[in-house]
Amino acid sequence: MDSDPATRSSVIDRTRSDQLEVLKSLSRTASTETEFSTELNGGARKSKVVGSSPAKRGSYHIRKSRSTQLNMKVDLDEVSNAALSRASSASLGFSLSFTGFTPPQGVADLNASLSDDDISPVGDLESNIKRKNFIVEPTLPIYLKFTDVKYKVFIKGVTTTNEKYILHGISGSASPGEVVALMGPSGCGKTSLLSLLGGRISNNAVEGLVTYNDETYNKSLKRRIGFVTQDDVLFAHLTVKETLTYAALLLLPKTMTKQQKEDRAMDVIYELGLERCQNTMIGGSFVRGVSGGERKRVCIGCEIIINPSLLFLDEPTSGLDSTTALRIVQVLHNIAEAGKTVVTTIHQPSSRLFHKFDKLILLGKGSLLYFGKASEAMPYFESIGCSPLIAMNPAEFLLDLANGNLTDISIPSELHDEVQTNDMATDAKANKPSTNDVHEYLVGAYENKMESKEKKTLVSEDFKECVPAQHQKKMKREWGANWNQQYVILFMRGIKERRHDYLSWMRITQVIATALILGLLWWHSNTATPKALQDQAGLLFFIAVFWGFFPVFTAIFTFPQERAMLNKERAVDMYKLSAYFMARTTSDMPLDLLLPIIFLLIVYFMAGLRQTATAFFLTMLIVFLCIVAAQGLGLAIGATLLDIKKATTLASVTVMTFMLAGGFFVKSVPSFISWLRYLSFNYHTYRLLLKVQYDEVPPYLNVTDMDKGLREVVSLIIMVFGYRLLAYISLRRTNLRSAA
Ligand SMILES: Nc1ncnc2c1ncn2[C@@H]1O[C@H](COP(=O)(O)OP(=O)(O)OP(=O)(O)O)[C@@H](O)[C@H]1O
Repeated sequence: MDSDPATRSSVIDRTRSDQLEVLKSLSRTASTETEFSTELNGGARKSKVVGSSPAKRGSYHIRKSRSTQLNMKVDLDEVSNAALSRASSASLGFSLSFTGFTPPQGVADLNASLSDDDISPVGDLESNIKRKNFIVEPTLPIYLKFTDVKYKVFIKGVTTTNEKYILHGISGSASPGEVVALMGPSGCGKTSLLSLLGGRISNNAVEGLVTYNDETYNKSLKRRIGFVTQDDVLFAHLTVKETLTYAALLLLPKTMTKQQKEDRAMDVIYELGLERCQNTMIGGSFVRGVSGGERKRVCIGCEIIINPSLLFLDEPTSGLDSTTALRIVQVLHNIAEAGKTVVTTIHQPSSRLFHKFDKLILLGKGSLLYFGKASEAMPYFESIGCSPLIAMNPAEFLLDLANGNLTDISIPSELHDEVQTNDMATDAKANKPSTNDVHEYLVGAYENKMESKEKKTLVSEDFKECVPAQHQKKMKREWGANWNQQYVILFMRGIKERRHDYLSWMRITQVIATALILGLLWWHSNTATPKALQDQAGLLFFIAVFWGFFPVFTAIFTFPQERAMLNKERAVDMYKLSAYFMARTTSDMPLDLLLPIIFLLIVYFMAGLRQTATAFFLTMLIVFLCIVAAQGLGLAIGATLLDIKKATTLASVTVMTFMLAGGFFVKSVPSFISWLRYLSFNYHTYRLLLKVQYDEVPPYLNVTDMDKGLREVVSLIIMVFGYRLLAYISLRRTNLRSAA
């Protein structure tokens, strides 16, 4: 295939145009640097065309990676700093103008800033540091091979469960240096196949073999595989820079210093052209943030920050304009050129985009319609009698075919004959094959013409040979930071992400308004008469209910809302679940404890509660304890159900039960249900608040067995830890289930 002159000339044409782009981007730099860079790119590209056998292809990629690394070393040793920033980055195809990530005006500005005449030594030094090509750092080259992959889902009915195959025996491969596009109509199984290849689905519903350098998926690969999901999973309130810095701090190896990790985050920002929005919030449904294209680039940045050997992307260009899409694909191209393997699903690429892909997997209804070089797809379909009758974007043509739509496409003679036979039999006049006929014809044609050949090639390819010896031993699973560091990083991230929620004027106003209303209603209450004291006890009960109710309904959202993020980050072993859990539960505390202070400062003095410092601070401590216990319950409900609707329903029933069992509304509770009050944090808090206000709680308040309050304190402390333990166990169970 590789020796085909047409292909060779098309690739060489592409090589030339790429060289031209490099030349353009280097137009302002010294001519010696231009020669150096063009030779590098051109040399590499030409050898790519010549390599024909898989082994040769493999050794080419290694050679290419090695030569890249070697050249980097030579650069470092021999080239001056100023030249390095331009020559090495541009020669390896990573200059911003090459990746095309800055708008035309920006490119011009950037090039101008890089011109020898204009740049100051400081600026040059800065750009030299920030624009380091971390992607060319050596990584394990990964050869991905998949043979006869099938995937079925179980569709549950009321009484029965049916199996449905989503993928019907897909075979193919992807090598380092290649960008493989996965195309097909919506619902044809692209995401399923990508998830399966990325090790995200591994259960008994999967059949066939997926290997990485001839070995099946193992946990050591987690850190070598980047997976950009279709939905952008990011924290809305973090800025671009914060998002990438936290990812770098958690993911990069312990051998790197904090400064080096932060520098890497900046390298990614510059690599993806995000410098202009680095301090902008990501944003989400309720907060305006970066644009869709920028958000997608941040997602890609979070994955490439670890310099993965194998990168999967699910529709990285969906919803973007063609120029932004082209920029993203150009980055993927650059990543592949550094010796990585890139597999991406793509919906409807423009023809410019289509020509950027090395290989193409075309799916239709879960079956393989084509696997091979993207440049050979059109000749292949022509050879089976399907070609466009008008000038058409190849991607559009292929998607029409995969959809079974033959408008403006020539009908192959076999299908034509079949239609006529059917028409005669049924006396119909449709004169057009049905989508099913087209699908079956294409699947059959691929099986007859290509599949056996491709399968033979896959079997004969021995990728191990092509992997450098030092990479062949299995990598140990390793964490980027130790437990304490993970805890501190996640704690800080939690505070940053939620500072807006907690310090939002809505919440503060809500608490202040409630406190003022309570203060006015109980204005200078006293304990002179039993009736007045009962009134005041009512306020204490309300405080116990309010600060039990409020935290539960804040905490139940914690884990359901972060579920997608947790799954994504745990899939790459970003941190230990225990570190996340501890950080997540404690990072809420400082902010959660600020509001009750404001509340009590208002209510306590307006209502004229016991005017001693001890009583005030003890009241505050009791409210804190109640809040932390109530949060635990919210976390446990959220972590167990992981569904906001279900969690809210269960929480409202539970909180209402606890409130009723709190001892204020019902005085004589039947004995068979009276145990319920011991589970209620409202009950314990109310009793403690009474104890603080009135050393001897009067009998008409119906509070019996009240000693020094130790029992209530111990009960609340048990709840603080018990509910959290329950939440952790639930989360671990769910996490293990989703990892299985
Ligand atoms: N767990 C599941 N249960 C039932 N059906 C499923 C399940 N997962 C996937 N499917 C079905 O399998 C088919 C393929 O889904 P998949 O998400 O892989 O398609 P896709 O090609 O990525 O689609 P799109 O381009 O629209 O994202 C769809 O019809 C989908 O409804």
